[in-house]
Amino acid sequence: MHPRDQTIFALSSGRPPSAIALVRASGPQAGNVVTALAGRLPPPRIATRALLRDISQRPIDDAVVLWFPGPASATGEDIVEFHVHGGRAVLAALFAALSKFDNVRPAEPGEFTRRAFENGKLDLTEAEALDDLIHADTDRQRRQALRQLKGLLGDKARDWRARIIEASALIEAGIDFSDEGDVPEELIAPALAKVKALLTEIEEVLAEQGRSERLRDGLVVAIAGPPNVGKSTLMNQLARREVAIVSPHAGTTRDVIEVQLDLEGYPVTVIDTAGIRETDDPVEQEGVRRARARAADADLVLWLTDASGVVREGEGEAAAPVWLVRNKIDLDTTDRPLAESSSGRVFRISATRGDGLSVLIAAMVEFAQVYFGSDEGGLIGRARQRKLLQETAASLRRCVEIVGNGEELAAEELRAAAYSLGRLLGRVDVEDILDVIFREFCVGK
Ligand SMILES: Nc1nc2c(ncn2[C@@H]2O[C@H](COP(=O)(O)OP(=O)(O)OP(=O)(O)O)[C@@H](O)[C@H]2O)c(=O)[nH]1
Ligand SMILES: [K+]
Ligand SMILES: [Mg+2]
Repeated sequence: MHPRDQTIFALSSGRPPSAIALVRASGPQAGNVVTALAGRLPPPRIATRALLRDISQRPIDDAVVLWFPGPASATGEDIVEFHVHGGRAVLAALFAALSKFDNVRPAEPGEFTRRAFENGKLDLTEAEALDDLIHADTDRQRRQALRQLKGLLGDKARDWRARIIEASALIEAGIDFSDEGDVPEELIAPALAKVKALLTEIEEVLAEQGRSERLRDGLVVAIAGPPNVGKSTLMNQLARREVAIVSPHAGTTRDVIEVQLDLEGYPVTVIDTAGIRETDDPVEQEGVRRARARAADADLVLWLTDASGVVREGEGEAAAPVWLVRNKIDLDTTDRPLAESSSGRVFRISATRGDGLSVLIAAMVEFAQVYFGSDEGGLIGRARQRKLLQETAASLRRCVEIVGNGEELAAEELRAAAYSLGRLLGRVDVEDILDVIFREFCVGK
């Protein structure tokens, strides 16, 4: 039996114990399962109270049951939902009862969504959006995922793909008509016009609002600098809790410490690192190595020094912008000028007293605004989608160049463009790519 013909079940709500837990089963056996456990098949789509019993008629729990016959269900298959009390023993008993049925087994991560996808309930961009919505931590991530879930990109891609196929039909017809590869102009001209219009639309989506897919991963800000300048103190201030150990001993932080912040809806990961210096201590050396590596990967580096410290510009060795942050201004008796760096920005703060922190945080929010691009807009949710759209545009561009002197090649480019869009939608993708995408999902989704 193909794994797809088996009935799958999983806990679809959060970690037990909880007040209520939702267990779903999807597949051809769902109806038999609910009939056996609840004693009857509930009316479709109506919440029905039932005492669930196992095969030996021992009660499992007093539950609410929902029956969604396919194909008008989330997966397109028969689905039953059990709303039970969210205790570990209740769930264990229910799972044990479910496993007793033939061809009923626990679901793999993402398997419900994969079935929905395979039954045409959503395209791949929507499946990805669903996963993003589940994992959204901030409000902006949620709104972006919801926009994607509406299928806006998928709708566009389907429309583009249909138009590419129309254009290639014109060119192919021309190839069939012509004797010496001399395709009549009245076929080429409309095909070319179609392709050019398409190309413009795709380029517009690619150019839109910078990089909306960045919202998924968030902005990485590394706090780096020499030992003991107050990096961990600043980290704790930004996190508003004691995530990192602070001490007067240089070389306190060894590992890279991360916190996730919601900065006005923008997802930001702040990283505290070991103070960068030459050292003989092998553990500290490793900390320094990690600190440099993380700072090099960051999208923004806050290079901390204490107020008296010498500025060593370019220490960040990052491609990302480096902001110089002078800490411990409470100890600074001299009146230093604000702008001490020829490049980048300079901040003066006291991480312990809190001076200057609001200015620094406001600047980070501003940076995030630019980094993520303006709010409502971007259709592209993932790097995968951007890459395939870029490939589509590249094929169309080559087609425009070739058409008129090499119709066979032009038609080939159109086929490639349609293929890239097909992959975007998950229509022509190979199984292993689907495996990778759906494996990232949670169990029960
Ligand atoms: N006066 C004053 N002391 C500070 C300030 N910020 C941090 N300190 C002190 O500086 C010392 C070092 O602070 P940490 O936050 O551990 O510094 P660090 O850069 O993380 O140090 P390492 O992890 O060892 O590299 C501690 O004693 C802090 O209390 C500040 O703004 N003013
Ligand atoms: K320290
Ligand atoms: Mg530290």
